[in-house]
Amino acid sequence: MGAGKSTIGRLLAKELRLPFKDSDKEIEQRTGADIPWIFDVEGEQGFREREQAVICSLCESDGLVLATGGGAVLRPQNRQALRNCGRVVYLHASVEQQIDRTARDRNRPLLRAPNPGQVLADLLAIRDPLYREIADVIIETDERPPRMVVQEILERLEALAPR
Ligand SMILES: Nc1ncnc2c1ncn2[C@@H]1O[C@H](COP(=O)(O)OP(=O)(O)O)[C@@H](O)[C@H]1O
Ligand SMILES: O=C(O)C1=C[C@@H](OP(=O)(O)O)[C@@H](O)[C@H](O)C1
Ligand SMILES: [Mg+2]
Repeated sequence: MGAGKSTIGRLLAKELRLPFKDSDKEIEQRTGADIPWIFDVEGEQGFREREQAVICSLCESDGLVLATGGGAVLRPQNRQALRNCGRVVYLHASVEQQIDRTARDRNRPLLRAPNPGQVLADLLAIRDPLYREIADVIIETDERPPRMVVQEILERLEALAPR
Protein backbone atom coordinates (compact mmCIF):
# COMPACT_ATOMS: atom_id res chain seq x y z
CA MET A 1 0.00 0.00 0.00
CA GLY A 2 1.39 3.37 -1.04
CA ALA A 3 4.15 1.87 -3.17
CA GLY A 4 2.50 3.57 -6.15
CA LYS A 5 1.01 0.61 -8.06
CA SER A 6 -2.16 2.41 -9.12
CA THR A 7 -0.38 5.67 -10.00
CA ILE A 8 2.61 4.13 -11.77
CA GLY A 9 0.52 1.45 -13.49
CA ARG A 10 -1.67 4.09 -15.12
CA LEU A 11 1.36 6.10 -16.30
CA LEU A 12 3.13 2.98 -17.54
CA ALA A 13 0.08 1.90 -19.54
CA LYS A 14 -0.03 5.34 -21.17
CA GLU A 15 3.65 5.06 -22.15
CA LEU A 16 3.11 1.57 -23.53
CA ARG A 17 -0.19 2.57 -25.18
CA LEU A 18 -1.92 -0.34 -23.49
CA PRO A 19 -5.19 -0.49 -21.58
CA PHE A 20 -4.86 -0.12 -17.81
CA LYS A 21 -6.76 -2.09 -15.17
CA ASP A 22 -6.62 -1.69 -11.42
CA SER A 23 -7.93 -4.80 -9.68
CA ASP A 24 -9.33 -2.73 -6.78
CA LYS A 25 -11.35 -0.55 -9.17
CA GLU A 26 -12.52 -3.63 -11.04
CA ILE A 27 -13.65 -5.26 -7.76
CA GLU A 28 -15.57 -2.10 -6.86
CA GLN A 29 -17.24 -1.98 -10.27
CA ARG A 30 -18.21 -5.65 -10.24
CA THR A 31 -19.49 -5.45 -6.65
CA GLY A 32 -21.19 -2.08 -6.93
CA ALA A 33 -19.63 -1.11 -3.60
CA ASP A 34 -16.38 0.40 -2.39
CA ILE A 35 -13.54 -1.49 -0.72
CA PRO A 36 -14.23 -0.31 2.85
CA TRP A 37 -17.84 -1.52 2.44
CA ILE A 38 -16.67 -4.94 1.20
CA PHE A 39 -14.29 -5.32 4.17
CA ASP A 40 -16.99 -4.19 6.63
CA VAL A 41 -19.71 -6.44 5.28
CA GLU A 42 -17.85 -9.47 3.92
CA GLY A 43 -14.60 -9.30 5.89
CA GLU A 44 -11.09 -9.54 4.50
CA GLN A 45 -11.73 -13.10 3.29
CA GLY A 46 -14.77 -11.92 1.30
CA PHE A 47 -12.60 -9.25 -0.30
CA ARG A 48 -9.85 -11.81 -1.09
CA GLU A 49 -12.40 -14.06 -2.84
CA ARG A 50 -13.49 -11.18 -5.03
CA GLU A 51 -9.87 -10.16 -5.62
CA GLN A 52 -8.91 -13.65 -6.77
CA ALA A 53 -11.85 -13.83 -9.19
CA VAL A 54 -10.92 -10.46 -10.70
CA ILE A 55 -7.18 -11.14 -10.96
CA CYS A 56 -7.63 -14.58 -12.47
CA SER A 57 -10.08 -13.23 -15.05
CA LEU A 58 -7.92 -10.19 -15.95
CA CYS A 59 -4.88 -12.46 -16.31
CA GLU A 60 -6.67 -14.20 -19.16
CA SER A 61 -6.36 -11.07 -21.31
CA ASP A 62 -3.23 -10.18 -23.20
CA GLY A 63 -1.78 -6.73 -23.65
CA LEU A 64 -2.69 -4.72 -20.59
CA VAL A 65 -1.06 -3.21 -17.54
CA LEU A 66 -2.61 -4.49 -14.32
CA ALA A 67 -2.13 -2.86 -10.93
CA THR A 68 -3.16 -5.21 -8.15
CA GLY A 69 -3.84 -4.44 -4.51
CA GLY A 70 -0.91 -5.04 -2.17
CA GLY A 71 -2.41 -8.21 -0.70
CA ALA A 72 -2.94 -9.97 -4.02
CA VAL A 73 0.24 -12.00 -3.56
CA LEU A 74 -1.17 -13.75 -0.48
CA ARG A 75 -3.06 -16.30 -2.56
CA PRO A 76 -0.95 -18.82 -4.48
CA GLN A 77 -3.57 -18.84 -7.27
CA ASN A 78 -2.96 -15.12 -7.82
CA ARG A 79 0.82 -15.53 -7.74
CA GLN A 80 0.60 -18.25 -10.34
CA ALA A 81 -1.81 -16.32 -12.57
CA LEU A 82 0.38 -13.20 -12.46
CA ARG A 83 3.54 -15.16 -13.14
CA ASN A 84 1.99 -17.00 -16.07
CA CYS A 85 0.35 -14.05 -17.75
CA GLY A 86 3.18 -11.56 -18.08
CA ARG A 87 6.00 -9.60 -16.52
CA VAL A 88 5.69 -8.79 -12.84
CA VAL A 89 7.08 -5.54 -11.40
CA TYR A 90 7.55 -5.21 -7.65
CA LEU A 91 7.45 -1.56 -6.62
CA HIS A 92 9.29 -1.34 -3.33
CA ALA A 93 8.79 1.48 -0.83
CA SER A 94 10.07 1.89 2.71
CA VAL A 95 7.48 1.77 5.46
CA GLU A 96 8.19 5.47 6.14
CA GLN A 97 7.23 6.38 2.56
CA GLN A 98 4.21 4.08 2.68
CA ILE A 99 3.01 5.92 5.80
CA ASP A 100 3.46 9.33 4.13
CA ARG A 101 1.73 8.28 0.93
CA THR A 102 -1.27 6.62 2.60
CA ALA A 103 -1.81 9.05 5.48
CA ARG A 104 -4.52 11.15 3.82
CA ASP A 105 -6.49 8.30 2.24
CA ARG A 106 -9.41 6.75 4.12
CA ASN A 107 -10.07 3.90 1.69
CA ARG A 108 -7.59 1.30 2.97
CA PRO A 109 -9.45 -0.63 5.68
CA LEU A 110 -6.34 -2.47 6.92
CA LEU A 111 -4.81 0.89 7.88
CA ARG A 112 -7.76 1.94 10.06
CA ALA A 113 -5.67 0.87 13.05
CA PRO A 114 -4.19 2.81 15.98
CA ASN A 115 -0.68 2.28 14.58
CA PRO A 116 -0.80 1.99 10.78
CA GLY A 117 3.01 2.09 10.60
CA GLN A 118 3.23 -1.14 12.59
CA VAL A 119 0.55 -2.73 10.38
CA LEU A 120 2.51 -1.79 7.25
CA ALA A 121 5.76 -3.15 8.72
CA ASP A 122 4.08 -6.45 9.71
CA LEU A 123 2.46 -6.83 6.29
CA LEU A 124 5.73 -6.08 4.48
CA ALA A 125 7.56 -8.74 6.51
CA ILE A 126 5.03 -11.36 5.39
CA ARG A 127 4.64 -10.16 1.81
CA ASP A 128 8.14 -9.09 0.76
CA PRO A 129 9.29 -12.70 0.09
CA LEU A 130 6.10 -13.33 -1.91
CA TYR A 131 6.64 -10.24 -4.05
CA ARG A 132 10.24 -11.32 -4.65
CA GLU A 133 9.12 -14.86 -5.54
CA ILE A 134 7.13 -13.64 -8.55
CA ALA A 135 8.90 -10.42 -9.57
CA ASP A 136 10.76 -10.12 -12.88
CA VAL A 137 12.07 -6.73 -11.78
CA ILE A 138 12.22 -4.93 -8.44
CA ILE A 139 12.13 -1.14 -8.52
CA GLU A 140 12.94 1.17 -5.62
CA THR A 141 10.40 4.00 -5.43
CA ASP A 142 11.63 5.93 -2.38
CA GLU A 143 12.48 9.55 -3.18
CA ARG A 144 11.75 9.03 -6.86
CA PRO A 145 8.95 10.83 -8.64
CA PRO A 146 6.46 8.64 -10.56
CA ARG A 147 7.84 9.65 -13.99
CA MET A 148 11.29 8.45 -13.01
CA VAL A 149 9.89 5.15 -11.70
CA VAL A 150 8.08 4.61 -15.00
CA GLN A 151 11.25 5.28 -17.00
CA GLU A 152 13.17 2.76 -14.92
CA ILE A 153 10.47 0.12 -15.37
CA LEU A 154 10.57 0.61 -19.16
CA GLU A 155 14.37 0.27 -19.21
CA ARG A 156 14.42 -2.76 -16.96
CA LEU A 157 11.66 -4.54 -18.90
CA GLU A 158 13.43 -3.80 -22.17
CA ALA A 159 16.60 -5.42 -20.82
CA LEU A 160 14.86 -8.70 -19.97
CA ALA A 161 15.35 -11.65 -22.28
CA PRO A 162 12.19 -12.44 -24.30
CA ARG A 163 10.03 -15.15 -22.79
N1 LIG B 1 7.00 7.56 -6.58
C1 LIG B 1 6.14 8.32 -5.87
N2 LIG B 1 6.57 9.45 -5.27
C2 LIG B 1 5.71 10.22 -4.57
N3 LIG B 1 4.40 9.95 -4.39
C3 LIG B 1 3.92 8.84 -4.96
C4 LIG B 1 4.75 7.97 -5.73
N4 LIG B 1 3.98 6.94 -6.17
C5 LIG B 1 2.73 7.18 -5.69
N5 LIG B 1 2.69 8.32 -4.99
C6 LIG B 1 1.50 8.88 -4.29
O1 LIG B 1 1.21 8.01 -3.19
C7 LIG B 1 -0.19 7.84 -3.03
C8 LIG B 1 -0.51 6.34 -3.09
O2 LIG B 1 -0.22 5.86 -4.40
P1 LIG B 1 -1.02 4.65 -5.06
O3 LIG B 1 -0.70 4.66 -6.49
O4 LIG B 1 -2.45 4.69 -4.67
O5 LIG B 1 -0.32 3.40 -4.34
P2 LIG B 1 -0.78 1.87 -4.27
O6 LIG B 1 -1.74 1.64 -5.39
O7 LIG B 1 0.48 1.09 -4.40
O8 LIG B 1 -1.39 1.72 -2.92
C9 LIG B 1 -0.85 8.67 -4.12
O9 LIG B 1 -1.23 9.90 -3.56
C10 LIG B 1 0.24 8.88 -5.16
O10 LIG B 1 0.11 10.10 -5.83
O1 LIG C 1 -2.49 -4.49 1.02
C1 LIG C 1 -3.70 -4.88 1.06
O2 LIG C 1 -4.05 -5.93 1.61
C2 LIG C 1 -4.70 -4.03 0.39
C3 LIG C 1 -4.27 -3.05 -0.47
C4 LIG C 1 -5.19 -2.14 -1.16
O3 LIG C 1 -4.66 -1.77 -2.45
P1 LIG C 1 -3.36 -0.85 -2.64
O4 LIG C 1 -2.16 -1.72 -2.40
O5 LIG C 1 -3.46 -0.37 -4.04
O6 LIG C 1 -3.45 0.26 -1.64
C5 LIG C 1 -6.57 -2.79 -1.34
O7 LIG C 1 -6.47 -3.87 -2.24
C6 LIG C 1 -7.09 -3.29 -0.02
O8 LIG C 1 -7.30 -2.17 0.83
C7 LIG C 1 -6.14 -4.30 0.65
MG1 LIG D 1 -3.67 0.85 -5.59
